[in-house]
Amino acid sequence: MSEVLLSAKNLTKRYGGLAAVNNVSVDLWTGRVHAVIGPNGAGKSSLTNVLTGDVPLSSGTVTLCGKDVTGWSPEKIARQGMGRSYQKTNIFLPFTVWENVRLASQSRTPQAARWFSDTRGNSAGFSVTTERATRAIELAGLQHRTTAIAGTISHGEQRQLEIAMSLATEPRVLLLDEPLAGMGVAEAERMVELLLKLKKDHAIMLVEHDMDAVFALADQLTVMVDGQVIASGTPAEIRADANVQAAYLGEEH
Ligand SMILES: Nc1ncnc2c1ncn2[C@@H]1O[C@H](COP(=O)(O)OP(=O)(O)OP(=O)(O)O)[C@@H](O)[C@H]1O
Repeated sequence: MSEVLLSAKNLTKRYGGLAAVNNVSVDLWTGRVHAVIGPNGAGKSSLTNVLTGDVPLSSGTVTLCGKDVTGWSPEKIARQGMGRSYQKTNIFLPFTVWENVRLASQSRTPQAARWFSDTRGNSAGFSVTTERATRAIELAGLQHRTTAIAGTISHGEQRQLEIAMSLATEPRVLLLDEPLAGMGVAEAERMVELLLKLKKDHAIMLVEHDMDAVFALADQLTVMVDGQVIASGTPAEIRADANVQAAYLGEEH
């Protein structure tokens, strides 16, 4: 059954006199993709950053999986069920795909379990960590690339790896920042398929410039311009919205 996993109310983020995010509210439901679109500088990354706790809010509240997480650290918010894919910045390029995902999975292992590791890394948490990593790699469709060095795999596979690393922490909410950026047609199609698979068990917020992908994936859209929401609704409602057409989409959708 679909439920609200993240509810953000009246979020504002100010940088000096500029409101990068200006009174924005967003709900994310399990089983749904909520796309956030808007021109460059609209505030999409700032919105993502305040939701993950990477950047402190000026005002507003965020409830995640039933808890008020406003003001929590990014690590605590992650443990409460938040996963985020960065644009490749998290990948250790000299490490294998497996090592990258295993490390991400380990970051979820409580500190106490790490204390009881022996020198080979065996511990109560070891098999759980390994199982989580294995599941994440399979879900992201990278099981045939586990031994490949991350720096040598294709751009599209690196984006899949980012998502696998995020899945290894077993998030319930996924914030995806331009997962299709720089992809060719075939890679983009594979990523859209992957995201459709992931949305069954996750609430997804998708920030993306590729409008074909956005309209293929989104159940709900929020359109931001200059920090503010100018429209929010279903894909059909957004396509028909005159303000959106004028501000962003042009004539093509
Ligand atoms: N750390 C910061 N300090 C000052 N201003 C910032 C900071 N981060 C973002 N901004 C400003 O906030 C506004 C929104 O930026 P943001 O990066 O959130 O937009 P965006 O919609 O993600 O853009 P893009 O699509 O280009 O990534 C911009 O005017 C930007 O210059």
